[in-house]
Amino acid sequence: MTNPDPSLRVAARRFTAGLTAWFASIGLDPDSPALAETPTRVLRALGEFTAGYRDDPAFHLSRTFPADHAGQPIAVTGVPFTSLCEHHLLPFSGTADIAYQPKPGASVAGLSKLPRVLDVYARRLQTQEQLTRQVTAALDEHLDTLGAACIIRSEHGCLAHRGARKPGASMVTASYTGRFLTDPQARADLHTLLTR
Ligand SMILES: Nc1nc2c(ncn2[C@@H]2O[C@H](COP(=O)(O)OP(=O)(O)OP(=O)(O)O)[C@@H](O)[C@H]2O)c(=O)[nH]1
Ligand SMILES: [Zn+2]
Repeated sequence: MTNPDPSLRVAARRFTAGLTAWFASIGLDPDSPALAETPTRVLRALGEFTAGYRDDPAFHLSRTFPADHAGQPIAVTGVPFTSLCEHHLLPFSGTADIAYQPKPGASVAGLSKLPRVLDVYARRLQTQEQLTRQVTAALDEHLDTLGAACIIRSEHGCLAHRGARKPGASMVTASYTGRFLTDPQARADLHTLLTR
């Protein structure tokens, strides 16, 4: 497939040259049927993992509607995601609990929009801390909230399969804003809701 963007075409050519040189350096034949298309496939896969740079949470959260609520927390839990660590370009994947508390009477976002916002940021090169914080920042920026929360548990490929090699170990991160940050009781009530 021809890439229309000249700078992407140059990057793709250089990427292919680099990967080809590396294959050769470890004694592999870059032109073998097994590997000839591999640089293109890798680039395509990286394109999928970084599709979030071409997306914007504002787009997903601009569509809100009135709902009969009293300003209590709204959460979606166990949302699966996969991201790519910015240090090793290896995947980390797990689940996120995402919540926000709308101001009483404020319009709310559709249920699917919280996972969509997660994916806008997960499909970028990430650290888990940054991903967690970006989700709550987006909810606060684009919705009328009293606070937001995001708790992520994931397994990192770079920790599981190389380096320290600790498969099964999880990283857990949390970001709280607004009353979930300042009011311990609100945070405790939220945790009760999330674990129901
Ligand atoms: N805090 C944090 N660390 C991460 C994340 N993803 C990967 N890392 C860590 O980033 C660190 C990079 O450390 P370096 O010493 O620069 O790289 P390295 O030599 O490959 O490190 P090892 O993984 O210990 O072999 C490692 O400790 C990884 O476990 C993340 O989302 N958050
Ligand atoms: Zn890593």
